[in-house]
Amino acid sequence: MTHYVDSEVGRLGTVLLHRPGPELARLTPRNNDSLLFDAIPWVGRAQEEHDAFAAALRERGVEVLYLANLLTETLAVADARAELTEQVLSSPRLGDTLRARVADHLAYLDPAALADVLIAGLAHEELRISPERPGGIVYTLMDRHDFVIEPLPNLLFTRDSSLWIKNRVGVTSLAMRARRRESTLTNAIYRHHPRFVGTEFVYQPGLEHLEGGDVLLLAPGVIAVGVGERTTPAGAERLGRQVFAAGLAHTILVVPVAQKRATMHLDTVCTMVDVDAVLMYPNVADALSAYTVIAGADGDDPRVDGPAPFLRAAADAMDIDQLRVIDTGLDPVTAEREQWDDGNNTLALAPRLCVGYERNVETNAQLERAGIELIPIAGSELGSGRGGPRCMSCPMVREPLRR
Ligand SMILES: NC(=[NH2+])NCCC[C@H](N)C(=O)O
Repeated sequence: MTHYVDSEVGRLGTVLLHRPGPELARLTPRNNDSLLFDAIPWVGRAQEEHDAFAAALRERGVEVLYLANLLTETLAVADARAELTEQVLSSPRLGDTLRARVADHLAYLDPAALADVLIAGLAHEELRISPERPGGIVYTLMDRHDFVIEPLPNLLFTRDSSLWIKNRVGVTSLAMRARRRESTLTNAIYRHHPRFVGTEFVYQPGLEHLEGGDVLLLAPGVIAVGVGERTTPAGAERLGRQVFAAGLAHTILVVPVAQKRATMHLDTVCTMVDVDAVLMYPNVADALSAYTVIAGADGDDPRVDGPAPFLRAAADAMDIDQLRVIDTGLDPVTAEREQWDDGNNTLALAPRLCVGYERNVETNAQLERAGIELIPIAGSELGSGRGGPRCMSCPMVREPLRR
């Protein structure tokens, strides 16, 4: 099985999604901010929206893999099960007594049930504590709203916890506490699931912070990396070194993005819709700059040039005259509203064909005027975590772009 991705727009063959489930039902007005959601989603409707998204992809011949299925299959491998169990038990929050109770609880779960717990977490009242097997001081002092194992409601955004560059997978190192454990799951899947045997890695968790939403494969050999709230300059540098060493790219564009919720990742302000066109948030388009990092010869340090305007630096690195820009929305206020609702965050299925949220009416009209076909999907509930079709997908196979 060959997984291969060298662009944002080559015809999509296989994609990793996560159908949201009980982990979304953990969100309450008490914890939604720390769990990185702006509202409390209606779980059933979010699932319907997500199913429609997956159906739209399948209808166009895309193979859809679900993270929970891969995880369940991975947990059938003894080493993977031991490793993932060990990882949740190692949390210093637990202490020895509670750790022993949780270990007992997990030991009896079959792979599917264990996958559920690793994704949806374990609530205080779900752990059966009896007088013979007490939970100790930690369990006693826990608030009944606390989680024994924290849920992962942002797993929905599969873009961020792993990424593919050509034939290598990168398991990322997520910045926010609420998301760190996500990459333990993707790491186990790629290391132990039979489908991925022999796959080489271009990034590993535990390295400098890097999230997939910040990584844009502008063209074969040219990668843009946003640095801001989620990916650090050190993460961008590390990715650069690793892709250069593996011969996966010759140029990295490091693009500073404002450290704000609305622009947490580069893909919240810019996504590609054609081999030479981006959909971009006009309120930042002209201000966005890039540093060009070019691979050194024979292990020399990479060369850093810039800053230069992002669009110029990108076109130069891609060796094209210019990168065409399609604006999000028309006037600044509509643009701001539609950027917030992930109008920028389209997923390309092929050059000039992409999926976007239907609610971003002006942006979608702009795309159509520019000759880009948009497949609209509903996202009233899915969008409450601030992520669109690109965030909710991790492409594993795209047809290579010929240059
Ligand atoms: N690639 C993206 N833009 N992902 C969006 C992730 C949204 C998620 N709630 C977070 O804050 O992390």
